[in-house]
Amino acid sequence: MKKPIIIGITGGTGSGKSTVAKEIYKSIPAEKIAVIEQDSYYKDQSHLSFEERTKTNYDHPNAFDTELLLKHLKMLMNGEAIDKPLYDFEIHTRKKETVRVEPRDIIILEGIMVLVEPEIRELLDIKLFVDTDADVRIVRRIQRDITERGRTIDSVIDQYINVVRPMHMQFIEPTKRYADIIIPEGGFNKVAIDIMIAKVRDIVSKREVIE
Ligand SMILES: Nc1ncnc2c1ncn2[C@@H]1O[C@H](COP(=O)(O)OP(=O)(O)O)[C@@H](O)[C@H]1O
Ligand SMILES: O=c1ccn([C@@H]2O[C@H](COP(=O)(O)O)[C@@H](O)[C@H]2O)c(=O)[nH]1
Repeated sequence: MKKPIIIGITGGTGSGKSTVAKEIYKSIPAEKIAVIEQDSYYKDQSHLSFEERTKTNYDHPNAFDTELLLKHLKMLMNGEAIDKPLYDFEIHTRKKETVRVEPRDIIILEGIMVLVEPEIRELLDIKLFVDTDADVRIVRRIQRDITERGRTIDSVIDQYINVVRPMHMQFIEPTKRYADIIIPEGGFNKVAIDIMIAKVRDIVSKREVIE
């Protein structure tokens, strides 16, 4: 098998990263593409109490098990399947189950810090930064964290002001400079997504001709 093409999609919380990843995924036959969420590689915190886990800074590079993520990316590049961890945002730790991901021609790696670590960045063939204004992102985050992640409005606002925003400025925003393409307004930017889909289809069809 040829080395897969790895597409990194980053941007702040609520920018539309997973929506962009989903749109690209849906447009390519499932046996050709896989999505890896960096969120799945948040460190396991089952040794800590729930109270202690709520105090973790989840917007710092150290919150991620980058070693395992790198290992898994390299396995996929070598044509080996991985058992991707699953993360439970409601209880801030890894689930017991994992999910098997087979090697594919196209791997999408999506997450807030995929351009932060040089070792991950170097593995990416195409780097996208989804650039959405902070006011829009916080509104989306409030809606999502309350409906899907078991949070209260006060906890979302407190975490955003004290942790998410400053960490975004320090770690995420500066990685825009590494992006090949900056996509304004996230998941429903049809023109940008169509351009990406055309590019990915082109890569897949050229591989089919060569193989
Ligand atoms: N361009 C957009 N316009 C309106 N809503 C959007 C857009 N892109 C994404 N969304 C919505 O915003 C929320 C957050 O998007 P998501 O892709 O999960 O962000 P991220 O993965 O960056 O945190 C979702 O409910 C999604 O449907
Ligand atoms: O246990 C956790 C783990 C992460 N978070 C927050 O999640 C976002 C990243 O996810 P997006 O889907 O990109 O929004 C990050 O900003 C963390 O603050 C959490 O709250 N709890």
